[in-house]
Amino acid sequence: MATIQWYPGHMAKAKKEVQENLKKVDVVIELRDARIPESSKNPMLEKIIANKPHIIVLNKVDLADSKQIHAWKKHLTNDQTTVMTLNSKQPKAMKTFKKELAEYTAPIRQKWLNKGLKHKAIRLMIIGIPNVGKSTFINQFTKQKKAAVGNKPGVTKGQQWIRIDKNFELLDTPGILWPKFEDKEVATRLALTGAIKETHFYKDDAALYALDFLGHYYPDYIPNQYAISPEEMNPPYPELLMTLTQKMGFIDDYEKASERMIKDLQDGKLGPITLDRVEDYNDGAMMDE
Ligand SMILES: Nc1nc2c(ncn2[C@@H]2O[C@H](COP(=O)(O)OP(=O)(O)OP(=O)(O)O)[C@@H](O)[C@H]2O)c(=O)[nH]1
Repeated sequence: MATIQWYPGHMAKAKKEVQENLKKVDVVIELRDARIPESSKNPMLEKIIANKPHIIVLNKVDLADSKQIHAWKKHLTNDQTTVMTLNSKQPKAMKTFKKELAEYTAPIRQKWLNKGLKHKAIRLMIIGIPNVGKSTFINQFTKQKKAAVGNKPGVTKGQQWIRIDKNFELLDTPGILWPKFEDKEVATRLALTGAIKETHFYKDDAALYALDFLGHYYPDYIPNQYAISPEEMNPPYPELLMTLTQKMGFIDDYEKASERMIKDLQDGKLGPITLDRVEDYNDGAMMDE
């Protein structure tokens, strides 16, 4: 669980570090949580990336709703941005990702060759909000390729380029940026996916939000997991939370029940979930299949 506290000074420093590193890379790989493709973005990253080739990786795809993932992929793709999906924990998925990356970067390499430049590795960096899976990604991506290229001039002290193969080098330190947590709904979705620590306030608030959300989009998840009848999966949700609290054996400790439910949701035990609904960001229409 991420414990980063974002203060204005800290945010300015993080932004500056990312901007410095961006100057040294050819392609930016931004990790987002596939369950919250909008809420897990940094509000100003697109601006600071400027015209760099940008790959959005919807990570933790194993925990998200596949129909929504498909639609989000289309929604986020544009001339400068390509979208890929990944389960960073799965070696096979990483292999496929590497193939897609090689295809995506082939035109960049070709452009260099056409200009008469000699072959060099494409430099990559990972960026993302806390807990989105940056370390897991880097570990899996660089598996058995731990040989660092060594400190090179211009790289922040302590950072190294890791040579993946003759075509790619990756900055070993990811860029960490903040999400748009001042928006209450975004903050709740971040808490429900484990991107920010749920405070005391968030626990029951987030649990009630989750019940309302699940009742609307995935009405069988709660009845299946906690053995209540489908008819009980209805508002008022504070009452439902009390029923669940008793079912879980917590008597009247609804905070404990909230915590359990949030953990089960975060771990994917309830089923695959997408909290950011593409139709809400897309003039109300679900995109074509
Ligand atoms: N199910 C699933 N879990 C993942 C995936 N990628 C990462 N995780 C889990 O997500 C949690 C956070 O992963 P990290 O790699 O530590 O995330 P990070 O972005 O480096 O986190 P910070 O250091 O807080 O910035 C861990 O429990 C990982 O096991 C994925 O694709 N699927």
